[in-house]
Amino acid sequence: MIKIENLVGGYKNTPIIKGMDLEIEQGEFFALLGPNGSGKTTLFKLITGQLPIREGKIILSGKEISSYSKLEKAKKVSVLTQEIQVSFDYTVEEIISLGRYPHQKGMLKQLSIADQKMMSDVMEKTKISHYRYTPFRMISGGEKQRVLLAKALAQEPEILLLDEPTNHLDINHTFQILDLLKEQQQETGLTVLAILHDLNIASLYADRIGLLEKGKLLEVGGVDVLRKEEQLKKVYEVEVKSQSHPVVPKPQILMTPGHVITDNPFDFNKSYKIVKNSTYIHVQFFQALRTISNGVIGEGIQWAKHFCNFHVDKHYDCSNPKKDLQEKMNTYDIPYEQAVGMMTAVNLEDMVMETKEIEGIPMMVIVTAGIGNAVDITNEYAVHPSSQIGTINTMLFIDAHFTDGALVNGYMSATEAKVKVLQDLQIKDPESDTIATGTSTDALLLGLTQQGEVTPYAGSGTVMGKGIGQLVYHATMKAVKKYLKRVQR
Ligand SMILES: Nc1ncnc2c1ncn2[C@@H]1O[C@H](COP(=O)(O)OP(=O)(O)OP(=O)(O)O)[C@@H](O)[C@H]1O
Repeated sequence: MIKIENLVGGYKNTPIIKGMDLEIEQGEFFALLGPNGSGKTTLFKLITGQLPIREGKIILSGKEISSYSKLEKAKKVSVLTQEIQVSFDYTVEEIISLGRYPHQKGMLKQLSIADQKMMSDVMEKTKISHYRYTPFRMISGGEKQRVLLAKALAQEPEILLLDEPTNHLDINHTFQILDLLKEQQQETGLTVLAILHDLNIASLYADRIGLLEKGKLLEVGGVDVLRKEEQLKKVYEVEVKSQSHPVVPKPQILMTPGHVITDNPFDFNKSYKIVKNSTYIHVQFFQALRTISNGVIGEGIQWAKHFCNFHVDKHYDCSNPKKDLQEKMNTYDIPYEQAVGMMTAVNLEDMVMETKEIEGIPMMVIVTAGIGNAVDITNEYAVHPSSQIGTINTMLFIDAHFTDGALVNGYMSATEAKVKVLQDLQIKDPESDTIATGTSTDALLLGLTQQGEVTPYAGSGTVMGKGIGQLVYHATMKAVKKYLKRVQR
């Protein structure tokens, strides 16, 4: 649909675009990314003919762009730029009617019924119908943007060139407009070439992206190109992390501001306080910890300051544990949005807390254990709903800086240590009469201060992994023994 061959062009004596080749297919959503001044707008101006092509070619639907008449081009391409050229006191509807101009026939160029229907449709789609008789100058920046997009769509183009189409729009309208463009692209085969500054929006909506740097395309490809952190850091000169969106398989970019990169060390042993009673255990850190957990609240990899283990009745109806736990935290003024929360029917008096230092790195673990619902995960017996006091809840805090990989490693190390306790104590799954590997509802949390050197591994082949194993093993052994003693009474 759009073919750019060895394109050179720009302003008077300076070529800004310095030899570009690019092909965009019909029906594609292509996002043009790049830092300020990299040449994005210049490329648009070369495509629209506002700037002369010095060398090379731009071909639209097999024909060189220079061979199109103005009217032919207006039927093919419509443009939404940042420069609002509407200075007259037109109403919204009058502005949109300008978009129909290339399609009007005859000398008088009057709006037909079909033109009017098309205008109503685009106003409806862009949610601006209620401004139709309002003067353009009297609407907000975001509303103006939607009106100009409606005008561009009213033109029924095959190609839509958009320069920052979501500038001025709030998140609701940003997503509405982009969803609308996606819909047009998928339903009518509209080709979209959009300049975007928001890399995350580009990742969510574009089929392919082009990364422009100093007038040259550094990279063209699928949105996974945005996972190349080093390249983004170099081009934008910002500390970035590329993560995966939790719902769609697309990268999302997170920026780290300069002021947090400086070290501000704190003493681990003085960085928390613990409240423990028969209702809950609450460990509060004064700094947020990087966490990995399967807690009812705060699951996955997060940052949290509050770590809780709430006591519930052994016949607790667990139909909405998240809500119940939030309510419990509210009762005790614990902010659940900064918390990892677990539940247990184990008597909290039997909590075991242990500390250890591994090569100068302090660790602290808190375990509550019951094994009434012990399960051997490898047997084929059905899992019965838990009816006994039987959960091993582990909270492990380490004064170290783990990568996400090390967090997973550490999680494995702590789990292996728990399994070994059950093995050594010959705790059995009552269904299969085989050695249990855990209970049916175990919870585990690792919290890291992220101080000091980055630790990439924390598995059983590392000193850190062994330290986790030994500490968790020791504390879990003690906690299970306390439980056994209590039930034997
Ligand atoms: N009218 C002009 N005359 C001469 N040079 C210009 C003109 N407009 C822009 N330039 C130069 O061309 C280069 C590319 O500008 P362009 O507007 O294409 O960048 P951009 O990638 O769109 O940037 P931004 O993200 O800031 O909009 C810049 O170095 C700029 O100074």
